[in-house]
Amino acid sequence: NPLTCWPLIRHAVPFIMLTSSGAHDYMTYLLAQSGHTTQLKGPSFTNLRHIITSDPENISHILSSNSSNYNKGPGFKKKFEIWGDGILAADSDSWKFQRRLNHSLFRGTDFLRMVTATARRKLEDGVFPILDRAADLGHQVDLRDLFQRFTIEITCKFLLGIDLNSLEINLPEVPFAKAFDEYKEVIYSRCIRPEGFWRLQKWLKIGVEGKAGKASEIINDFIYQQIASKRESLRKGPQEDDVSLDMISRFMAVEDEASQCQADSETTSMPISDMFLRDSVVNVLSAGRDPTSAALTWFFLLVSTHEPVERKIREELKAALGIKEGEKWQFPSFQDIDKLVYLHAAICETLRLYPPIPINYREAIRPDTLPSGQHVEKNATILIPFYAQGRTESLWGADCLEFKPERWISEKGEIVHMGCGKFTAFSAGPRSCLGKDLALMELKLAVTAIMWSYHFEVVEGHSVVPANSIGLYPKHGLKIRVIKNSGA
Ligand code: HEM
Repeated sequence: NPLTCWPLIRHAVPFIMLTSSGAHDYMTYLLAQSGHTTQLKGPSFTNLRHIITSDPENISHILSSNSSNYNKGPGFKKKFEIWGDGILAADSDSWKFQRRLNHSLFRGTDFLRMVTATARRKLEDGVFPILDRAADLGHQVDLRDLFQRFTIEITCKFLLGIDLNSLEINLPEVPFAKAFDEYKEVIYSRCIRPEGFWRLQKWLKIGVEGKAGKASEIINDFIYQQIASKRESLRKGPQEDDVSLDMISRFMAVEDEASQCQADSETTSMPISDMFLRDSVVNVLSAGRDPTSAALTWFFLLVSTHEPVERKIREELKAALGIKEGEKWQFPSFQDIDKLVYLHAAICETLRLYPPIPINYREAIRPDTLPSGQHVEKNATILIPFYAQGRTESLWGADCLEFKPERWISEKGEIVHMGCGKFTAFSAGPRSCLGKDLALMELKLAVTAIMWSYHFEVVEGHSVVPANSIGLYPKHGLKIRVIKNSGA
C-alpha cells in the first residue's frame, strides 16, 4: 500500500493509535500481523522506539533465562519518577536488597493473617454496607472506585498501620488516594511523548505535568508525616496494644538486621533513611493497590455478563464450603479457599484477558539476539504487552477472546499450570510479582463474600473500555446495579 509506505504516515500511525483510545488492542493487532515480534516506531520527534514482543520464548528469555541482561534502566526511572529508587524502578544492588527485604516480610504467616483480617473487616464494615444501601435505594455503584478504596485501605493498613476511612457510606474523597490516581496519568504521557515536551510542561507546571507536580507534593507530605509519627512512637518504646506488624515499623525495627543482611550479601550498604522508606511506601502502595482492584473490577464485569460461570462458582461454594442457598456468609479458612478450583480458574482467566499490568518494560544492558532471531542493540528498550499475549490465537486457541475458565482445568479436575512465558499476568523470572499469594488471597476472599451475597448488573449503555494507561482499568469505571441474593 503506497500510503503506508510513506514513512511519515507509517511512523505517525503508532503514535496516533497509542495516544487515542484502544492502545492495547492496537498492539495486539500489530503483533498478530507481524509474527509476535516487531519494532514500534513513532515519528522522530517522539519517544517511541521499542521492540515489542509477545512471543513466549522471547518472553522467557528476557524475563527469566537471560534476565541479567535486561533491567529497567535510567529511561524507566525518569518516566516513573514518583517511584524514586523503590523496588519497582530499582536495578542491580538496590533492587536485590529491596527484593530480599520485601520477600522476608511478605512470606510470614503473621503477615498474611493480618492482611486477611483487615480484608474481612473492610468488607464487613465498608463494602457490604455500601452495597446494601445501593441495593435498597436502587443506586448505581462504580465498582472500580469501590475496589480502589477497598485495596488502598488494606495496603495502607499493612504498610503504615493506618485506616484512611475511605469506605464510609458517603464515599468521602481522600486527597492522598486521589493524588495517587492523578499521578498515574503523567506516567503514560511520559511514555509516549518526547522528553523535551514533557520536561517543558513540568518546568512551566502546566497540563498533566502541572497536575502531577501538585499530586506528588500531597503524596510526599502525607508519607513523610506518617514516617515522622512512626519514628516518634518507636522512640517512645512499645505501647500496650502495639503489635507493630506494619511494614514501615518493621523496616525501621529491622534496621540492624537489614545491615547485617547486606553485609552477608555482596550488596552495597543502604541505610534505611526516610527517603528509602518513602520510596518503599509509594512502590508497595502502587504494586498492592491498583492491580488487585483492577483484577476485582474486570472479574465482576466478566462474571456478571457470563451467567453460567457465575452459577458454577456459586455451586462450587456450596459444595466445597458446605453452605446452603439462603444461609448467611461465613468467611472460609485458608484451607477451604484452596479447595475452590473453578474460582481459581475464573480468576486466572480474568487475568489472562485483562492483566492489570498490561505491559512490561525492559532495557538491554548488552547487545543480544532473541530466540525469534530479532537483534537487540545495547540500550534498546523492549515492551512485553501481557494484554496482547493473553489474546494470541496461536497460544490460546481460536476461542482466545472468550471468557472460559474451563481452559484452566485438566480432565482430572486440577488447575493446568501454564508456562512462565505463556501466562504472564504476574510477570516471570527473578522480578516476578512478590505479592502474588497475597493478591490471590485478597481476590478470593472478596469475590466469594460478595458473590454469595450479591448479584451485579452492568448499567445498560455504560461503556466499558480500557483506559490508555500503565495500568489496565475501565476508563469510565464500572457502573453496576446491585441485587441482594436471598438470605444475604
Ligand atoms: C492481581 C494482582 C496483582 C498483579 C496482576 C500483579 C502483577 C505484577 C507484575 C506484572 C509485576 C512485575 C512488574 C514489573 O516488572 O515492572 C509485579 C511486581 C511486583 N508486585 Fe505485583 N501484582 C499484583 C498484586 C500485588 C500485591 C497485592 C502486592 C503486595 C503489595 C504486589 C507486590 C509486588 C512487588 C513488590 C513487585 C516488584 C517485584 C520486583 O520488582 O522484584 N503485587 N506485580
